[in-house]
Amino acid sequence: MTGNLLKPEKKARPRLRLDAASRALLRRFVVDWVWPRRWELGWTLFLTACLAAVTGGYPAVIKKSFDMLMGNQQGALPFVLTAIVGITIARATLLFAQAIATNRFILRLTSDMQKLAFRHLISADFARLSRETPGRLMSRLTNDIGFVQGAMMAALNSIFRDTFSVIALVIAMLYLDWAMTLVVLSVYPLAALPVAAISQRLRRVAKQTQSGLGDMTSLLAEKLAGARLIKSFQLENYAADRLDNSFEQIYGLKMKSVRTRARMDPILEVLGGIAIAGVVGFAYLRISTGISTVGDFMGFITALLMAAQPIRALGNLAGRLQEGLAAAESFYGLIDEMPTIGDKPDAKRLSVSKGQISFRGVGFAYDAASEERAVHDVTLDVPGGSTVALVGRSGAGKSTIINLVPRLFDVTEGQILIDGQDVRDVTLSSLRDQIAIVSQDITLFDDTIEANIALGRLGASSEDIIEAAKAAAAHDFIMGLPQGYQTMIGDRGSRLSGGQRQRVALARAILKDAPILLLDEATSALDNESEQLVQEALAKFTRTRTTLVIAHRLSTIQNADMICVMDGGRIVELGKHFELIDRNGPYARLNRSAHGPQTMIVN
Ligand SMILES: Nc1ncnc2c1ncn2[C@@H]1O[C@H](COP(=O)(O)OP(=O)(O)OP(=O)(O)O)[C@@H](O)[C@H]1O
Repeated sequence: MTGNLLKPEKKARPRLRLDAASRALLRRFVVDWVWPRRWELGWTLFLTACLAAVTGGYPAVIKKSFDMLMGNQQGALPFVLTAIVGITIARATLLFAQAIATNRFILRLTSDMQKLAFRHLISADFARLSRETPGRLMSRLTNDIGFVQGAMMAALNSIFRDTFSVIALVIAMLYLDWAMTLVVLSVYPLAALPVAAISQRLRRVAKQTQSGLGDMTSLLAEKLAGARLIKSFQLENYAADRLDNSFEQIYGLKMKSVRTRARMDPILEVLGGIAIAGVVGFAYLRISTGISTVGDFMGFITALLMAAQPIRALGNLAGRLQEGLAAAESFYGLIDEMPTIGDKPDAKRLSVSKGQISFRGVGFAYDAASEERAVHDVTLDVPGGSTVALVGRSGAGKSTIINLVPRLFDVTEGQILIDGQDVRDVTLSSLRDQIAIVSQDITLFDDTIEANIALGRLGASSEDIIEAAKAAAAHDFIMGLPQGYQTMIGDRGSRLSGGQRQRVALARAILKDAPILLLDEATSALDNESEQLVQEALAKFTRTRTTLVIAHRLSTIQNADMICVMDGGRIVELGKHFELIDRNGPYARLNRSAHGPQTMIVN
């Protein structure tokens, strides 16, 4: 898609008509989003038409007023004043109602787009979500949809309000003086070509700006989230410089768009001036020869001046539309991406009896196109109810193995079976229902401790939450906090210590009460005393569950029913602690390199 986006548009003669792809995009947008809200749109258009009709009546009232006043008609003044005030009040009321109706229509529509885009995005593959930074994705849901909003606002105001107003005013002008109207109408079509050229350029700038805004949001989110690093390494200037560059780039792009768009106004202004000069000269001739009255002329000029603003807005519309189309393209790019990890048409629910996990010749590459495998030919049976510890140096492939079980990624080769069922043949929801995972990077939300634990099983009772916290040796520290379970823990749990965060995450996994438990260094941040408490609690909990645990503490590893030693993505040794020590192989070497009595450093 980007290839197409970036391809310089060929230097064809600028046309006001949209190209085929843009027309298809526009049609799709109308069918998906505008058509379902057609009644709201109808109401908005009705108000718009009323507004245009009243606007068109304005010059007629002015003409009538002047004619009556110039003709010294009896009682003219009260009529004139009442008519002017009346039409002004009607216009003001309609302006208000039309603005509310238009905005409600557009804001509802775009917030529905945001809801759909977010639902789609959050259901996308983990690999897809990790491919783009959260900031960039945020930008697509906020900035890009903001452009669609702007374009729709311009389109509704211009296509309908301004077009209706212009039509009504032209009718009024034709009624007042058709010959003079033809003089005016002959001037404006001259604007078509420059307006088309400018709007095409704006589409290109809009794409660059939207991409630049994504980069900027991404950088901003990353740098603000990295506040701890930035403070401790004194990287304030580095971060500010990176953002300065990005702000400058956005400034440059926005100015480019402003400059391009600003070219439209002088063109339309000059044409307006020519039209008015033509009208004044023409009117002089007609009034002096008695064909027209001063009233006709004043009414005509009022209509012309009133038409200037909507005509200008129509001129600018092409550019706004192009910006909106660029954003709509990005929106559809997002929601058209289909997840590759999903349910097969005949997928059944996973039925867990013993909870045995079997890896059969499993290979996995993060980059499907590359030969490089993070995991090679892994064959391993984790009997139901047992605990298997994965150990090995950093980068050995342990986390990858764990992530393959709940299908965060799909295996590239081989298969993973749970009680004999290939994880790819069962429904994703039933698979993930049966698995509780505590990963290396603990995710906590800025909410209460209770709410964070409850994410394990939405709707769990307070008693169950407390039970789970006790099982994760978290209850005591939680009760020591000022508001206990109701304590707000800050962004990503920033008000808790590393060990406390791990225990909250463990409590969440325990609350899920799933038959399969995957622990990726779940207790690495605990002090020895807490670790022992957690181990005791976990020992009870894991007795009836199949547990795959990545650990680097000797105590955790020793408790496992089996130890699986990995190196370079392969299993290099398998056995119990003392067997492996006796074998004097890779495990024994890892163990010898351990520092201190408690910790076996394998990372
Ligand atoms: N998202 C990713 N994209 C590309 N390569 C990755 C990704 N995650 C991990 N890898 C690579 O896969 C290999 C195995 O990584 P993995 O995280 O499974 O190792 P690990 O044994 O869990 O290491 P650690 O103990 O340090 O967490 C490494 O070479 C790593 O660089």
